[in-house]
Amino acid sequence: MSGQHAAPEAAPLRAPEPDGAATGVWSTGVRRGDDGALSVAGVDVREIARTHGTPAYVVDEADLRGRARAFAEAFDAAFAESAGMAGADVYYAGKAFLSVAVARWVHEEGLRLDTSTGGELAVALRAGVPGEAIGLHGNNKSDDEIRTALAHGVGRIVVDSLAEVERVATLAAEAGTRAPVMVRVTTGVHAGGHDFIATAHEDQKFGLSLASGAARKAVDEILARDSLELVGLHSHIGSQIVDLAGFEVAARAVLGLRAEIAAETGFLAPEVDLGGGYGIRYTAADDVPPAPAQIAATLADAVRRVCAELGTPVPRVSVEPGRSIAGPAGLTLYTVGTVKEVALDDGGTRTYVSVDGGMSDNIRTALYDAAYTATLAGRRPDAGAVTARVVGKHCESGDIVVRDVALPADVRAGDLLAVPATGAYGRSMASNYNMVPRPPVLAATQDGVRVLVRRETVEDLLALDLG
Ligand SMILES: Cc1ncc(COP(=O)(O)O)c(C=O)c1O
Ligand SMILES: N[C@@H](CCCC[NH3+])C(=O)O
Repeated sequence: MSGQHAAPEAAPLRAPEPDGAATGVWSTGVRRGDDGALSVAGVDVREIARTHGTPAYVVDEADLRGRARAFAEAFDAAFAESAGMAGADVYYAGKAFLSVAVARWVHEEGLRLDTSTGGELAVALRAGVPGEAIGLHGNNKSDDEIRTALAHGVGRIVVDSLAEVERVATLAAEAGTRAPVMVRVTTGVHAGGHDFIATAHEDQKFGLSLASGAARKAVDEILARDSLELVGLHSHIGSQIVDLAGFEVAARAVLGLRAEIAAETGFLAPEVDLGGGYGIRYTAADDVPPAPAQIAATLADAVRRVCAELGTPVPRVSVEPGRSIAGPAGLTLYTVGTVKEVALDDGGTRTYVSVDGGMSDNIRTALYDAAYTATLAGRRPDAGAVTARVVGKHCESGDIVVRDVALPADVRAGDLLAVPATGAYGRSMASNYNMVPRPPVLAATQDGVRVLVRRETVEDLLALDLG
């Protein structure tokens, strides 16, 4: 169409990768049939929409399990004692997306669970994940959250402030127990896809600064408390990171602190957690991220090298991937409501395609200017492509799901659209803005579709309102 804005994201539209490449934008179980309709794990998305309605998050269970397993296997191999290492644990970061079923899946695949609130902890426990396989994070844990964690014997509480060292020590003493704690160290490494999701530079709320001495002070205070057991040091540098160099820099910083503590106090922290943050592909324009085996090998190599330089034994290592396990496994299915052509100042036009969800089910575009792509999911197109903007139904002009994407010019009301790579930080960051009930989370498997989290209803929302 002449005058159409040729936006940079026009290229990302691509058919699902039929080879099911694990690094693809779509989950490995997505295919496009001869009639143009997508299926997930063999289930036609038109059938999913008919049965469960839209918008809906669809999780490809085999894909998510496969990614979890790949992390477990890669870290087991790279950190094996036979490789001169001291073992590794992979904690799935539940903030990416957590439900009882997902907690069970990842645990069955050999992962532990990283939680950051009492709510996430409750889901992990409901799933039957043993307390010792759960970690509790959070920069402002409540006394209740700490008490619950202690009561269930969580494997580690990651302390985030000096005040919290005191608080956990007191609550553990009251409970007559010894709390296993890690210190979250702010290494000064700045990494991540967006300033809001970088977490280890100095001027932000997380962790205890290495540079200022706060991290060291926390360690000394923990070592002085009978009710606390220091199980390790923790570093998380940010999210949506594809260049592994930042992890190596952070590992060096944390391992240096560990060696310094050992030299000065005689205490060698048994474990170092290098956090999560591995990036994924949201559009075909994104770099292909490193696979779990490459991540594990790079981290193992860095830990081995730095420890050799420092003359300290290697620690047990843990990591906390969230997005890289849940993100690519999920897609969001929407139905188009209206299509509108809007004149632009430069004489061109833009096609606004409104869907039945929006920023309440995917806040990432509005919050981080995140790039997504979308495709016509229920039929074959009958026209060439136009550059479209997929928007939601909320009262906000920033309510954009996909900023620029090539969609067929005949896109119309009733069409199904699928947005890939929404498995992480979609449902988990969803809201009820404009009193919109949150979509369900559906698991697609070869045996069909199972509802993991049911659709909210207006009645659910009204039930909260006591009038
Ligand atoms: C402490 C911690 N661990 C793990 C994660 C998971 O990060 P991601 O989903 O990017 O792997 C986060 C979020 O960035 C985090 O804050
Ligand atoms: N929620 C963010 C990432 C933050 C990760 C948690 N520290 C995202 O959607 O990208």
